[in-house]
Amino acid sequence: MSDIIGIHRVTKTFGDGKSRVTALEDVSLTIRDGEFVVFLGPSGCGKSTLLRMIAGLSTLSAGNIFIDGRPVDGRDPSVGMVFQSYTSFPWLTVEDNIAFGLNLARTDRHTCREKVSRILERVSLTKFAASYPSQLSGGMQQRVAIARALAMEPKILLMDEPFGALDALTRVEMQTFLLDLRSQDRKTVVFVTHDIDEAMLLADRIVVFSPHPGRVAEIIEVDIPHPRTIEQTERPDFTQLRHRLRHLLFSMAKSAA
Ligand SMILES: Nc1ncnc2c1ncn2[C@@H]1O[C@H](COP(=O)(O)OP(=O)(O)OP(=O)(O)O)[C@@H](O)[C@H]1O
Repeated sequence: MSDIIGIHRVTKTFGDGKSRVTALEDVSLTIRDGEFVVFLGPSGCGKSTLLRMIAGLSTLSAGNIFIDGRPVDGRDPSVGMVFQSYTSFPWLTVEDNIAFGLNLARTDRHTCREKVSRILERVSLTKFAASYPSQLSGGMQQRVAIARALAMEPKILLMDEPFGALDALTRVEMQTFLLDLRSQDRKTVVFVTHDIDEAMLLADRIVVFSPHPGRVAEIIEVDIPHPRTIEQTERPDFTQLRHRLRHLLFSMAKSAA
């Protein structure tokens, strides 16, 4: 697998003087094409900040980020983003939400309609094409957000705690949905969470961040074969990994206290 995202010695500070916060310090990391990487860590360790910098939504204080060998310089059409909050336009139907970016990119009507109907099928929302987001459950609204991102055919999908606002059952359903979706096309995904089980279920590699300032504490390969299911999380290898990650996060919290 070739490298698709290169993060070299990245530091990010916010504010000046006494209010200066170093969100990330000297972070380096390489993400391979087709890899599913999860950023895991306690609140405030800079996971979202790093994701936003990869997306070109936030500037770097020092260091470089490359996508496909090119330095990130603003929004890149090869990068799609899904956030925790439901980001669909409430005044547009599901299909118009999905078509929104395609229309902005002046995609012709026939291609647009074809793409939207294919994506609606992929996210199992064909029956809800004419519904408005407020008529859908939280999980369905997040599927609309994912569909909107997928419509632009990004090479990289950045997901910032996309299931963080969902109830436990819907969250598991969405994790399974994302695993299925990803088995169809091996897009590069960078996914932020503070949920250990979510990280283990989804990731090829887990990057554990430590806080104040945010640094890479450890990078863990998840060697558990695909297809993964929620039932597998009771397996001994999952249990062992869960213990290791818990220990790592708790020891960081203790030393920060
Ligand atoms: N726009 C901003 N202005 C000032 N400080 C900020 C800004 N954005 C983030 N920070 C600070 O940078 C640090 C890292 O924040 P960030 O949101 O990236 O962490 P996180 O690991 O994603 O946390 P969470 O899981 O709670 O979202 C925090 O101390 C936060 O207060």
